[in-house]
Amino acid sequence: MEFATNKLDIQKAEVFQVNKLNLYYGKDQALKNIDLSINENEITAIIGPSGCGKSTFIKTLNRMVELVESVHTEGEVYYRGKNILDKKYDLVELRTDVGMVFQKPNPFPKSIFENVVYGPRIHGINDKKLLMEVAENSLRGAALWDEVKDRLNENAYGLSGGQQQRLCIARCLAIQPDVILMDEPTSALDPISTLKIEELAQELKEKYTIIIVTHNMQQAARISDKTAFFLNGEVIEYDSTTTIFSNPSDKRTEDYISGRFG
Ligand SMILES: Nc1ncnc2c1ncn2[C@@H]1O[C@H](COP(=O)(O)OP(=O)(O)OP(=O)(O)O)[C@@H](O)[C@H]1O
Repeated sequence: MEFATNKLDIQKAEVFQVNKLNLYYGKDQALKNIDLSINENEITAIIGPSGCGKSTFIKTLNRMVELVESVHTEGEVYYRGKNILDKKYDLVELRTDVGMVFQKPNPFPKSIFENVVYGPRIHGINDKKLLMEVAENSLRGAALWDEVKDRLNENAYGLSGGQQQRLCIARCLAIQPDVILMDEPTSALDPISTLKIEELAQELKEKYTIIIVTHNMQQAARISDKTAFFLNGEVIEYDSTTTIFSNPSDKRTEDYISGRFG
């Protein structure tokens, strides 16, 4: 019995396991032989120069990458033990479990409240009291509640860029994800809003698993537990963030983090 519990704990710790992943846009290979595992309740940063495959990689983790018709993949991506690249995998379920926040805040042209409850409404929840509860919890989770609680019916476009990004995080939390993918979530934000999102990410990792693409080295160093350095579609080095930034084993990682290229 003890053994079974331990085994469960070990399995629980690994959210994604990527095996020999190759991805092509038509004939062009964008990801090459990626092997990577991502742990629960950690922030994993994906860094690397422009065009090295960072966005492509994280969009593979909820199969959003397949919105591009020419894409085809080889290999396996196990999410909690099941291969999500299996054509029979339920994509609605996957995208509920693995939410995403984009580079540019993209609220809908609706009220703050309707933005947050959009997902639950699509899932058939219409009870006003329940939706209000979801909205409050999600906005609190995204550290936005105090700023918007008196203007929930106002249009989301009236919020600042940083608030809009936290609203998008609240919208993502409202569907109760397990993993949150963040694709350069602060690159369009000012330093103070950036700091708020970074603090928020650190709070959120207590409950969720976060994978963040960033061009900002300090950001990766400040907030992530693990860092993967991508170059030309390959993972050059993947280790604890402390090791990557203080004692990388590959010269190319060192050159990149010290600003010698990229
Ligand atoms: N829709 C697409 N169709 C064809 N090729 C694409 C498409 N999207 C990306 N690519 C190619 O795949 C490679 C990886 O692109 P990707 O956007 O994943 O890189 P990235 O590291 O996220 O770049 P950036 O830091 O500039 O956002 C690039 O060579 C890019 O040109």
